[in-house]
Amino acid sequence: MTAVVRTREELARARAAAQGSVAVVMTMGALHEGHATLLREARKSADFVLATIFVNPLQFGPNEDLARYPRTFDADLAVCAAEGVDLVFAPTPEVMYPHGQPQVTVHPGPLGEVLEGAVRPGHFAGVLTVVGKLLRLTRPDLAFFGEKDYQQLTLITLMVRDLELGVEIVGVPTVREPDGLALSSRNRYLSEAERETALALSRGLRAGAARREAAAVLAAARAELAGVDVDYLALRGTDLSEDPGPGEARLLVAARVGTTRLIDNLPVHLDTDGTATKTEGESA
Ligand SMILES: Nc1ncnc2c1ncn2[C@@H]1O[C@H](COP(=O)(O)OP(=O)(O)OP(=O)(O)O)[C@@H](O)[C@H]1O
Ligand SMILES: CC(C)(CO)[C@@H](O)C(=O)[O-]
Ligand code: BAL
Repeated sequence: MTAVVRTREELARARAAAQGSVAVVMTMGALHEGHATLLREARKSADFVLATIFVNPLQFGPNEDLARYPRTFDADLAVCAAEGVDLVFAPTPEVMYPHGQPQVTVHPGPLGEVLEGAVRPGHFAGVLTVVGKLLRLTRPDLAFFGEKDYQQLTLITLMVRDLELGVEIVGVPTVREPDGLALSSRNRYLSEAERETALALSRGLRAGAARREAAAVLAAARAELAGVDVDYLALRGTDLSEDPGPGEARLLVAARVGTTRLIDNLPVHLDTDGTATKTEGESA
């Protein structure tokens, strides 16, 4: 049975009653198979699985999609029940931010200013602040996050390390549609034609990942991305450092399809040093 709590007091009571190891999966709702996979991994790894559903206003810019972000609570609850979630914490903004806009937030450091952070100023301070609060409120042993949001996963891992938050962060590979499109709550904004266009992201990443020399990786990806409005295409180290390779690296893309902004990434293996490779299209 999946219990639902909405206040801090209810959460504290339910959390105190939880037996054994606890895993948390944090979401903004509009759950899909990507979220279900995170819940399944959590279920395999812990005695008690806690999911949070909260569309966090603090991580949205003034011109972003906070108002139109999909809210599908009943369907989300059905997904949680099907995946054997023990407890759902679904607070309102007033419960999460009882004093209004927080005065003190988590500063993500230099990695928060590039890639997604360059296009979405303040985004990662908003993410890390709410993740820090949710970790404190839920006190898990393990917390699961998707590689789809690779920079977010990297920053959360760094926050937990640097602030000694004492939780194990587990990354889960991106779940895709059979045609390659990375599952995302924002996919539901896409018309049929836009969905077709959006396939350029995963096609571009796959074409890039098939090459082993940095310039060739970027050229192959760029060729597939011609039909979309690219925010950035970047080849980075697995820790998102600017000196990828030789060895494992990460190819990341963000692009707009109509009014919808999508992100995706894939691992790449480089035979050569890619240090000289510039991020393309990233705003200053
Ligand atoms: N396709 C996916 N595969 C694996 N994990 C995913 C996938 N999509 C989202 N997640 C993970 O689920 C968690 C909650 O993400 P969120 O609720 O923002 O969903 P989302 O689909 O990424 O939404 P959005 O469209 O807003 O980016 C995050 O850790 C995120 O990385
Ligand atoms: C981690 C998160 C739940 C924080 O609001 C959000 O950024 C998300 O859904 O990826
Ligand atoms: N999936 C990351 C949350 C966001 O885009 O705001």
